[in-house]
Amino acid sequence: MASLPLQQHSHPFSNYKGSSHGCSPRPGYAFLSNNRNNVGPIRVSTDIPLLRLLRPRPVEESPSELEPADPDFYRIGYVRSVRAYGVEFMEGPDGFGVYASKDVEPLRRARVIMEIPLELMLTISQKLPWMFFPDIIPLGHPIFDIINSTNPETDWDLRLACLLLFAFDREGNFWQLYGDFLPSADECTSLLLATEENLLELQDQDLASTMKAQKQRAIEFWEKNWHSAAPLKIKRLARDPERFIWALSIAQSRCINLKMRVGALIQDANMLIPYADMLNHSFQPNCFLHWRFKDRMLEVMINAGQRIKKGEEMTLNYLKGEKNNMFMQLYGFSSSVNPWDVIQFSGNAQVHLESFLSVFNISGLPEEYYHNSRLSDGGDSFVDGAVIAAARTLPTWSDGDMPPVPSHERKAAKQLQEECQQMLAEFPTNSQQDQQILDSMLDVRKPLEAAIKYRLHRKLFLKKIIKALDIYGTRILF
Ligand SMILES: C[S@@+](CC[C@H](N)C(=O)[O-])C[C@H]1O[C@@H](n2cnc3c(N)ncnc32)[C@H](O)[C@@H]1O
Repeated sequence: MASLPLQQHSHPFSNYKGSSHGCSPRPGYAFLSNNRNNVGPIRVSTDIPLLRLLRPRPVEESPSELEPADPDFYRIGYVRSVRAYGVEFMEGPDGFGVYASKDVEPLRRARVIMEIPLELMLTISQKLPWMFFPDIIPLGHPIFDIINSTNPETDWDLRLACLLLFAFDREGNFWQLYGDFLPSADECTSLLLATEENLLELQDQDLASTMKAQKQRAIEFWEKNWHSAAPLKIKRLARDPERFIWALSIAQSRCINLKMRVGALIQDANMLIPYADMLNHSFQPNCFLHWRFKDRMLEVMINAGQRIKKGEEMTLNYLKGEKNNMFMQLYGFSSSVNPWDVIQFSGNAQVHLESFLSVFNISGLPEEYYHNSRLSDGGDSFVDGAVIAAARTLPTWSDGDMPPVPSHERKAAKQLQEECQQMLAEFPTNSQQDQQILDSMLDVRKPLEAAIKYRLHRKLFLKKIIKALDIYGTRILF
């Protein structure tokens, strides 16, 4: 394992569950063939002859400064392969996704559906000593200088993009082949690939400015390091800024953060993990990730007690507690039922928290609010993530000694509704128009589609709050 004196810090999605578990994987299969332009599931072969780990080139430094290579590491690198059990990789409404190829009965324990060995991942640790896997970069390659010039606190994505581009350039490297499965610049939803006009369609000045600044940062980084005097070894990795921006989009939208134990070290790491990065996001995921320390494998596991029908999608929760604008920044998608979305109210009106929660049968502490469907006779399909978000974002009051007065509550609800209406009126388009635009667009650029969906989701959230306040006003009577 190579290590460099470099620090790094970052944040994106973390699904790490550190608990130990028992699992007995059945003989499975690995897969790889096809590319994303082919229709239907990715076909599966019984082993992966693609992986070839390359040893670092001999370097000039005195041998005492170098860590000896771990021979076992290289050996397992040749023989280990990805395994996937009972899943298919298919094109769906959100690009490629992972789907159950058979019914999954609920079990008391979490169970493994994929195993991915460390040596297939691109990994950068966040702290000293800086580690990366696989150690494909010959020490002394100028890409090291570029990575070393970045800010370890903030530049995890730039560094991972550099590693990715390097891996693509390395003959026989696994990522050269896996690259066929990654979305191309046309297929990628990342707002880094949006034009300035696309960003205006967000109808959110702040997010548009953030993305403009992010794109500028990427261009400046490319210009600084891919200048005319740069060595050919560097130049050929990203001949134009578009190539670098695409690699950055891939790094941002597919990076997984894990706490990884390697030997005695516990490292927070930013990783590109093939196949696991095909799982789409859900706020009610049926899977999670687990790092298996003993043989350095990432496991994708189904939640304990989870029932999944054949053909249903397997999902992860990418980000907990984040608003739609953060999902847009990193992944280029949003949701109208994000339970963590927020509306900034500016008036003085407040509704009674406990009454609001009980009207919608929401239980738990604010961090873990959930709809208690057992309390709703016949189920209440109205309550979704947006109503949970409303419970968090509406201005509320709470006083153990004072019961709510229904007429005051209805008045407050009305004022809050008016504020929502006012916010809706300030948008240049309404939700019906947004929907019509989406319905009429053929072959639209992905970031443009994502931008219009984002503004639509904001409006649908506001409308849901208005509806929830209507219901609150009626039910508070009882
Ligand atoms: C980690 S990748 C997942 C695999 C990806 N769908 C693909 O085609 O390769 C993350 C990307 O998938 C898409 N995605 C994931 N979850 C989504 C969701 N719930 N809604 C819309 N798009 C989603 C977004 O384009 C996002 O940037």
